[in-house]
Amino acid sequence: MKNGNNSSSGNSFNNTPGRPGTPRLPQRKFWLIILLVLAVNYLATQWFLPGADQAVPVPYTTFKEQVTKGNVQSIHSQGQLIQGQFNSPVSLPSDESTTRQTTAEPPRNVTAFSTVVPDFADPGLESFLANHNVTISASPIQTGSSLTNLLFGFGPVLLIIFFYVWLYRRASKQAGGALGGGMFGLGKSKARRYDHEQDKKITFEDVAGIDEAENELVEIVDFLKNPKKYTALGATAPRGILLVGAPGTGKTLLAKAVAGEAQVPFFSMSGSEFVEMIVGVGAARVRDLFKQAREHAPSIIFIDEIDSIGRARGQAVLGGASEQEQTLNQILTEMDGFSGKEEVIVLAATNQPEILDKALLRAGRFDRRVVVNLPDKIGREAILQVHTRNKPLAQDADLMEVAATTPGLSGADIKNLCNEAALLAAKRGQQEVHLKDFIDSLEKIILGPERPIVLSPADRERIAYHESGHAILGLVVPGADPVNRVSIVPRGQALGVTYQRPPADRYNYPEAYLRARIIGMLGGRAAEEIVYGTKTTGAENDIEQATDLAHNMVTRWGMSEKLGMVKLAARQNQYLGMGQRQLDAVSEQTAALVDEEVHKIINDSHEQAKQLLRDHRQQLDALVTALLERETLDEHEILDVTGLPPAPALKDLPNQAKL
Ligand SMILES: Nc1ncnc2c1ncn2[C@@H]1O[C@H](COP(=O)(O)OP(=O)(O)OP(=O)(O)O)[C@@H](O)[C@H]1O
Ligand SMILES: [Zn+2]
Repeated sequence: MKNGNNSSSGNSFNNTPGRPGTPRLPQRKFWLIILLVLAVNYLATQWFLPGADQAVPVPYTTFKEQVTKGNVQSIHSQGQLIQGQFNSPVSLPSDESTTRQTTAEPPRNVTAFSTVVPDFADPGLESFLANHNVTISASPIQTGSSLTNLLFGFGPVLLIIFFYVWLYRRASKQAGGALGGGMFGLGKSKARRYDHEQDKKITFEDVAGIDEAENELVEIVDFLKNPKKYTALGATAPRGILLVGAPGTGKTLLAKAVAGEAQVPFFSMSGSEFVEMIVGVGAARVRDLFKQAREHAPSIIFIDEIDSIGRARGQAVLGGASEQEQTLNQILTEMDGFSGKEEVIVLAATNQPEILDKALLRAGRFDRRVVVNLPDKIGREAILQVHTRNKPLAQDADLMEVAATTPGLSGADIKNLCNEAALLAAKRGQQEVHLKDFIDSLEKIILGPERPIVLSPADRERIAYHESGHAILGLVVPGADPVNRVSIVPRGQALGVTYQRPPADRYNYPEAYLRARIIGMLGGRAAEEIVYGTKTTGAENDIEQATDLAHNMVTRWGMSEKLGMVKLAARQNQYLGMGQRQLDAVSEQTAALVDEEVHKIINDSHEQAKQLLRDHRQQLDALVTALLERETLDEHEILDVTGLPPAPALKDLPNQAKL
């Protein structure tokens, strides 16, 4: 089962408007240069070794024949090679005259010839030639002027050097950076500067649904606008502000909005861009980045993904350790170097604040922390409004309704959703975006696009039972989140989906609710078991989620009577969602007890799931029949087909009765 508690998908936002022109060797130009070098090489050869090419190779025997006839005027010997002139042209059949030309050609008349003296050639060759009045000259094997030698010697080396430069540039281009000044620009920061005249100005208008974070930054904007107001009172500006939040919650957007509101230049760079393979480069880039920002003060520096360099020292990933530490040290040095009157403010973003080096968080550095939360329902509606500004919405496209259906989505996800909905509307040939377009796109965003796989009727039925199992339990277990969609269309990893969403955003989860969820999660397998009596692999994801939840109940939330309120596992990264389940250091006995308690929760829930489904077998079958026919059912259709009322809310239960 997949349900509404989705994780936000990575944001694909990529706002890199016209980077300031950086000189780069285009590929075409590079090939032109290579061609030119080759041409020069060729011409030089032609120039310094004239005739080398006109000379027609002849067999040694032919050469001796001609000498005997007295037809050889002169020869020039270089090693084994003899080049020379015949007195009168010699007609050679084409196949003999040259080894290079194989096609039948008319006989050629040859005056300039060349031949190679075999190693075993007769020692009397010299007197033989002299007897036939041949002028003999010779040159050492290494010939040509020093310039030719230079060209021959260094040509290939030059080529190789060119090749490496080209490779290097290509690599750095692929790394996403524009290296100003080639090899020597390594230490230059690749910071992108956004100027508000050039780029569409981003202001707080464009940021919605994260008001608390926004409010904390309003003060910074004021400082950048009227620094005197603060410095006159002896107040120093905050130097570093750490924006902490899940991916896609709008941290980058906020930083840009601060710059946009304050009308100051914005220098942005991602932590991972600092760290190159060459040690020392990261630090140099940091220096350069801060230098640029100081030159343009008041200004804002934004370092995205600071965790990739700010990881606690000594704990860095193998390999990049010393480079990462140097880069981090440089950032610390630069920030300490601020006099306090400098109007440069450093914003940094991370979604793993707990792994940051403590030194980064000390006073005078990133001592302020602004938490950017996932938007709540009202926030989501506001973000939807921002991103549908330029889209024609149909009457029925109730953004409040869309917001209610999208718990857990980040700002970036919502932006994506708006775009997908508009695309879908266009694909459907509509003039306006309807509610249905949003709902249908949502499924694609959460689960991935439809997968065109062909399932056998038996498999389809099994999947229908699995999903219906989840759905029926979502209807009959008190406290379960309402089921608002069931589908057996394969998408992404899932072969089917039951989508449940809480009626309101939840911040605190009663135990009964968690148990209801576990029962629902196990409903897929339970349905398969009671109908077919056999098991398949289809419940892997359900089992994983249920186990995680049960484990958390026992080890973090004190929901096991046997273990009581003892913290047994570390809190998971709240911005990245579930991590590995891991116990704190506990005794073997306790660990065994944890396992036992987790098993108990799962087994009890499993039994209840099976019992409830047996009790509602009729409704289960009805839902399966409808699903096989229609593939996807929405909330109303589900209630209609099963004739069941929505699950009672927990508050209607006496004492949150144990399920
Ligand atoms: N609160 C919001 N209001 C309006 N739009 C938002 C909001 N949050 C995110 N977006 C949209 O999503 C895009 C991506 O968000 P942004 O890059 O700022 O997220 P981020 O938190 O920096 O993500 P990451 O941690 O992945 O870098 C923004 O450009 C914006 O269009
Ligand atoms: Zn399932």
